[in-house]
Amino acid sequence: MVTANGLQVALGGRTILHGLTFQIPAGSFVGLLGPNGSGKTTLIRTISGVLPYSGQLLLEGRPLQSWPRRALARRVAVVRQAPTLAFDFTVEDIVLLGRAPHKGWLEPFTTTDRVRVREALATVDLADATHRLIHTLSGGEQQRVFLAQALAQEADLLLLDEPTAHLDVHYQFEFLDRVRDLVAAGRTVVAVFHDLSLAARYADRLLVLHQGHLVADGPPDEVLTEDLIARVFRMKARIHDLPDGMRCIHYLHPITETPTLS
Ligand SMILES: Nc1ncnc2c1ncn2[C@@H]1O[C@H](COP(=O)(O)OP(=O)(O)OP(=O)(O)O)[C@@H](O)[C@H]1O
Repeated sequence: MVTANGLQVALGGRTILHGLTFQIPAGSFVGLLGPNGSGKTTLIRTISGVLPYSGQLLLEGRPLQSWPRRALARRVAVVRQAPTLAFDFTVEDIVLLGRAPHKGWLEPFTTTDRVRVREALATVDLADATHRLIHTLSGGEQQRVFLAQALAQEADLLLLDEPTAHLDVHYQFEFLDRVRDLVAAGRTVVAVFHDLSLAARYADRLLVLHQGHLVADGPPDEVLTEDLIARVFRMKARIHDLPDGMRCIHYLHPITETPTLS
């Protein structure tokens, strides 16, 4: 679905992403990992089509720059970190915005749009909040409203930037179970994680960025090693394989010396 070949992004005169080469197959759930400032959000924004880049970046085999804006908005939905809102929108208004790429200029929303909105809100367990003002919801509830907006958009590719950042542990798992259901139904998901265990549990593949370079790409069991956690995340950790087949990362302490990356 997405192919990058030597993808390079510069911001403010500085190269942020250095020649990334990877593929995101349709129907996969890819976890994007890396320390603070490693380039995860920049990569999400680049794939969403809002940042200029050099090198090759293809969506469904076609260069991203050649996609018309509206067509791209029907294919790609983004859930950003804690979006800020300037106006008093209701929850329904926010989710309806996800339907905009499917409408013509000034075309009114229809019953079908409102049904999609209701379904999306039910999926994130917020059907009761439909008519509330968005700023009266908690941070975690707002996060779920923005996932509902992406669901209502019915895009094939969902880009989630730290989707579980504001969620309590119950909703982290429930949210990611729902995302996994979407993948099972054929959507493609790229999600930024800071919780390595959650990433390993939910993603089929992990991409790891470090200082704008792609330093690992593969299945969680191969990528998440004690060595990688030490070199990239500067944490001494032990990985335990549990009897039920799950893996548990036990963090011991931060590593203070400068990491050496091969
Ligand atoms: N508009 C910009 N101009 C200049 N530098 C930028 C700009 N946006 C981001 N950067 C820099 O690019 C680097 C990567 O930022 P990015 O937000 O992609 O990292 P991240 O991996 O998502 O970090 P975090 O985990 O902290 O959210 C950082 O050093 C950041 O300061």
